[in-house]
Amino acid sequence: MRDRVEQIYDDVVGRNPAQPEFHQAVREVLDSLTVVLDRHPEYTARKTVERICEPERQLIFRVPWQDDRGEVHINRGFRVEFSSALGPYKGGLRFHPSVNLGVVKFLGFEQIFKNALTGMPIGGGKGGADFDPKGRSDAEVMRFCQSFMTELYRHLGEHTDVPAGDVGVGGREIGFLFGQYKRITNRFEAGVLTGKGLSYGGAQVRTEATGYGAAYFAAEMLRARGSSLDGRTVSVSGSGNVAVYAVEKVQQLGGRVLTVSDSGGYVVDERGIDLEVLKQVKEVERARISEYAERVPSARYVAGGCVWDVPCEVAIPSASQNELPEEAATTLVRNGCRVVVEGANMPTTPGALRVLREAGVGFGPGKAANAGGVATSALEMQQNASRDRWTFEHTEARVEEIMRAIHERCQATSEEYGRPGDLVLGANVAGFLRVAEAVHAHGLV
Ligand SMILES: NC(=O)C1=CN([C@@H]2O[C@H](COP(=O)(O)OP(=O)(O)OC[C@H]3O[C@@H](n4cnc5c(N)ncnc54)[C@H](O)[C@@H]3O)[C@@H](O)[C@H]2O)C=CC1
Ligand SMILES: O=C(O)CCC(=O)C(=O)O
Repeated sequence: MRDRVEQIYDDVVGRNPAQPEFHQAVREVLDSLTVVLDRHPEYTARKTVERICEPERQLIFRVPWQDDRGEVHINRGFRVEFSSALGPYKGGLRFHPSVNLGVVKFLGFEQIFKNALTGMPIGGGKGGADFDPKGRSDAEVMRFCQSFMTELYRHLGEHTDVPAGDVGVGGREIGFLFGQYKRITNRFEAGVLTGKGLSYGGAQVRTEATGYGAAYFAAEMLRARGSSLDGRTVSVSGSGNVAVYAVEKVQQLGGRVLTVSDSGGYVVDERGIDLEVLKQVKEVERARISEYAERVPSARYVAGGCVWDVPCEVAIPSASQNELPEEAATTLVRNGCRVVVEGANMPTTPGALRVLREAGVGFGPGKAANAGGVATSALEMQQNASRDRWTFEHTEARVEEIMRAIHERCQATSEEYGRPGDLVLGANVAGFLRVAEAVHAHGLV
């Protein structure tokens, strides 16, 4: 089946030129699927893999808006509705200047399998815009969100497509997007977006869920190795939504988090990151991470440095794709890192993954390890549908249980397919099998 897989990959590259991130995401999944196609010839006959690699719908649209000085800007918006095999398209929106169709497709493709792993009834999609919210006023961000939604709303619906946040899209942006959707449609359709504020249909723990989930996943991986987070040194990259709450939960579980970062550099604090200062700097003031080091005497800021140079036992990359390259993996291994857990989507390059595998470092792929966010979004949809509200404690217990189940499913699948402990294979195969079954059930659509 290797030849068949190579042929599918070549076709994907040929049909989607100049989309390197999408190719990378597809390559990783296809590499895991050879063993599945060997066992299930029907997937080859029915072109199941080829169908899953082709998005159901790809939307690109103009987003015009005016800044505070009256200057007109034109951005480009995207929504890739990748797969509705398991439920409405579900996945976040990213506002960042690097966003293009290939980036959105890589994220949407990953989302299909991630969402399948949660066991919840959600399909896969992703969207965003090449808009840079950095340095923009609240009023500018609001005008941008309103213009973005003025086009996107016609494609959304609680049973159709349900976006949420991602890089550059948090509670503030979701509020503006929801307000505009409500205004245009004249419907209070709470389930059309997740990550909403608690006052208008948001779920407890959604803000914390991705980071908490990654920490729970790390704890499960360590438990499978007869260890725990208690007393472990941990490096986290990024300082956004995922990073902040990964730090919080790791600390609650007894780990000492040494680092956080942003695109300008990293902070190392051997006494353990001060969460209160971190939240003040990043969530309240939206300032650079260098500010943290200005305020905490035990911290040092390294401008332009690589966060993975800091020795740690557990690494949780939580910033962006391909932020952990091969050289960084080599450094982590040399410094005794035992487990890498992806809080971000595809932060580890293929070369880095090879180095970690060869060194026997435990590796938790993003589509499993960061699924806590989207799983909680599904819990938000569930509460919206039944007009219910759950407590923080109840919701958090559900998230922990879901993360344990995902780890267990990935582990069991890796064993069933002859590569025990290979959670990349386990996640890809378990996610694929669930989607493939539904794809068949629906006939040729
Ligand atoms: N927010 C969510 O619920 C989920 C997010 N993710 C993924 O987690 C990652 C982070 O997302 P969020 O925390 O939501 O975004 P965010 O916008 O809250 O934060 C992103 C952070 O990464 C930093 N960053 C960006 N590029 C960097 C670089 N090259 N080096 C170091 N830091 C850099 C930014 O300064 C910022 O602090 C992304 O890969 C995203 O797709 C995955 C699952 C769910
Ligand atoms: O909560 C969601 O719907 C999406 C989260 C997301 O974008 C992701 O898992 O990468």
